[in-house]
Amino acid sequence: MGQYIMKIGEELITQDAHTNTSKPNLMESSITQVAVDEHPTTAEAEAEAEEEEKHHRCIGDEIEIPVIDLEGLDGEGRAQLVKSIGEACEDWGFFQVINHGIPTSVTQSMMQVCQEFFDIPTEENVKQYPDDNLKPVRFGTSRTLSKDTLLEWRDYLRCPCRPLSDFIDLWPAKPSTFREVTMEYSKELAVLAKRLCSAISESLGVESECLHELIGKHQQIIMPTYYPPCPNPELTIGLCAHTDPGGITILLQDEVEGLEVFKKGRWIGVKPLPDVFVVNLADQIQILTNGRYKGAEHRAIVNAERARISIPTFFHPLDDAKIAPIPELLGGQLPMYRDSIFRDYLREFFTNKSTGKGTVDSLKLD
Ligand SMILES: O=C(O)CCC(=O)C(=O)O
Ligand SMILES: [Fe+2]
Repeated sequence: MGQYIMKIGEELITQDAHTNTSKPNLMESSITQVAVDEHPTTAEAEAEAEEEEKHHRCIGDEIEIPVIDLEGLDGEGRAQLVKSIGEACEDWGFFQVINHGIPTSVTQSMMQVCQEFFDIPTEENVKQYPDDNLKPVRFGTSRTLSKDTLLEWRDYLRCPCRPLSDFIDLWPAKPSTFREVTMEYSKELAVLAKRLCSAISESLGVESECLHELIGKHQQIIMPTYYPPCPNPELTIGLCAHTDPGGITILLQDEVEGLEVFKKGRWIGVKPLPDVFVVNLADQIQILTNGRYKGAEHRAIVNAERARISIPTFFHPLDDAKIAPIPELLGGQLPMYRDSIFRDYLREFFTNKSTGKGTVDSLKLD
């Protein structure tokens, strides 16, 4: 480890993200294996400078990610909550939810079983679940040096879960409770995703079922992720700045800080709170809403002292779904994005290992 480091001058500033100090952008392209690429071309250097300029802008006031209490969602408080969710989607594309209805026992068991999974020696997990794109369940790691591309400082397990019967037998059999616990967790998350999709749809003024039909009820992928402590955290990144390519992501994190969202020119730390889920909108919602709701740019940083576990669950449209702005939402305006088939979008996203908002921007119409 340690061979993948920032270029000189691009080290992370590891000050508290709630101060007014901005951090440099850590797009994948701005991180390099020093021995290979110390001298970018002029065009590259200019593009990087522009990107950095953009990411150095600061605002004066402290800003906090919205925390939304879902307690009254199915009762009288619904209209007000739908409004707050709509504002968070429009303003941030990122919010946290409390009183979400998922029992603490379910989230704690999920965290625990993921911890046990990552306690298994990495070599064993690599052997059991090779990082082969053709395999739906696979383990990725920066702790083997088999790849010559940029390595992020994390391990992850990709676990698709719909339809469950297609995948459950491929999930890890070790720890012995993994399948049972993950199955329970995935069912609870599906319910939460449906409730959120309904509220978000209503906030847009479309049919309550609209976003659930388009993105919520199809593919669901859980990705337990482990960020080991890093001796030089300012020289690496857990997960580069990106937007998620799918529809909506619901993330459970442990009590260690690391997730950051990019907002108004700076990176804001998402402070871990007990019994909370982090919700973020992804690229397909941005397209469907013709840019009204944005896929939020985020990243994960690492630290020297403590390992961190996060468990994002991604909700994706069907692979062959054609995604385009919802006509009712155009309100007389022209579509900002051209249609794309979700499978093609994903291929593009992973081929470019898209940085920031690259892929969604490539669909923009003039
Ligand atoms: O680990 C985190 O907090 C962020 C994970 C994430 O953004 C992702 O896997 O897409
Ligand atoms: Fe993400």
